[in-house]
Amino acid sequence: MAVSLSGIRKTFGDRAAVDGVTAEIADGEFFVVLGPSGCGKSTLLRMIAGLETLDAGEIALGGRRVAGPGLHVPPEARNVGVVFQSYALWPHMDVRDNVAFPIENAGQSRKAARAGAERHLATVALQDFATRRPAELSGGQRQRVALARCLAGGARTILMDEPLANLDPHLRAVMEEEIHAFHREAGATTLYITHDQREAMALASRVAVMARGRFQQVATPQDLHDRPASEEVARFIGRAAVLDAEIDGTGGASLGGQRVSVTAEGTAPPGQARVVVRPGDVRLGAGPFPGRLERVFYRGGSWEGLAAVEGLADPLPVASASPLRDGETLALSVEAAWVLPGPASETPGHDAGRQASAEPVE
Ligand SMILES: Nc1ncnc2c1ncn2[C@@H]1O[C@H](COP(=O)(O)OP(=O)(O)OP(=O)(O)O)[C@@H](O)[C@H]1O
Repeated sequence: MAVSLSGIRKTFGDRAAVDGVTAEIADGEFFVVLGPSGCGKSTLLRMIAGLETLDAGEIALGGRRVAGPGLHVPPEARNVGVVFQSYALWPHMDVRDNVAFPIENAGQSRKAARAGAERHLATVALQDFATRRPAELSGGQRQRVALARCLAGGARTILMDEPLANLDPHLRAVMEEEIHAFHREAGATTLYITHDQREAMALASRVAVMARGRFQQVATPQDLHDRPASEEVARFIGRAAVLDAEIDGTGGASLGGQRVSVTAEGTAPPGQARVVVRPGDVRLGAGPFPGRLERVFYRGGSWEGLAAVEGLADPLPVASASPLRDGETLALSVEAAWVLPGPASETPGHDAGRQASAEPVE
């Protein structure tokens, strides 16, 4: 395992910022920690980097214990590269020397270091910018220099703390592609922290949804969306209605008096449950539910909205390739739903889920 986290905890005053996180991150994975502001993401990353001590638990990197009871390997001896929001490049050095620095520092000749730097600059497609100063680069280019410097430092594990947070939306999208390509090329295990769900879904091989210092679910982007483990995760990832239903034990459920086919982890036992309905589960134009559209907006190529249905506690999320209009009433049917694990009474209330759902995306 590239990164092993075992029950790690960090408390500031009487508040646990990280409250018992356990995870195994495989070699070469792109692992994203996604969560709202203040949930403990940066503290977690700082502990892995060695910039923060642990109150409990253990961390191993590449099979070597680096933090635990009585043990704290300093950051420079952990073989991890860290990319923060700010790029931390040396302003007086040109791009090539910024990247060559860690190689020279590791004992190689200046010539060898410069040759190595050229190679790493090619990985991030900046070979033509080698003699520029950081001040002469765009934000995205500086970010790429920071990535190249991480590679030059020989890091097998790269930690990124919201590296795109300071960039405008267009550049963010471009850099997302760059980081994706960089990961494919360099193959370094990457632990990436963000509060942006779209970014997480676009980049991750697996996502850990973090809230209140804990991992709530760790899964592929598709499983997080299609098979959320809790109401909180269902509302945090994508758009969803979370509704009461009566499971019939034969692959179906009664939802608002209508039969809907459902999927579940294993077989859902008959009885009351909470089910998740996504836009892809709702058919427009025919069906037993009259839905009054509200909050309709155009999202490049398709329309999205919410449809309030009498008798259903949550409006149904809808999407359509043809125009939708605020206030119109459409006939709807719910074609499928996902059954949340656990008895209905153990799932958090609507409000808990809504608070976490700061920026829903599809
Ligand atoms: N050095 C510190 N001293 C006291 N409290 C701290 C310290 N560092 C972090 N905290 C607290 O720990 C909690 C988690 O902070 P952390 O920075 O890890 O969150 P985050 O998820 O990275 O947030 P953001 O996305 O806003 O950066 C917060 O309540 C924060 O105020």
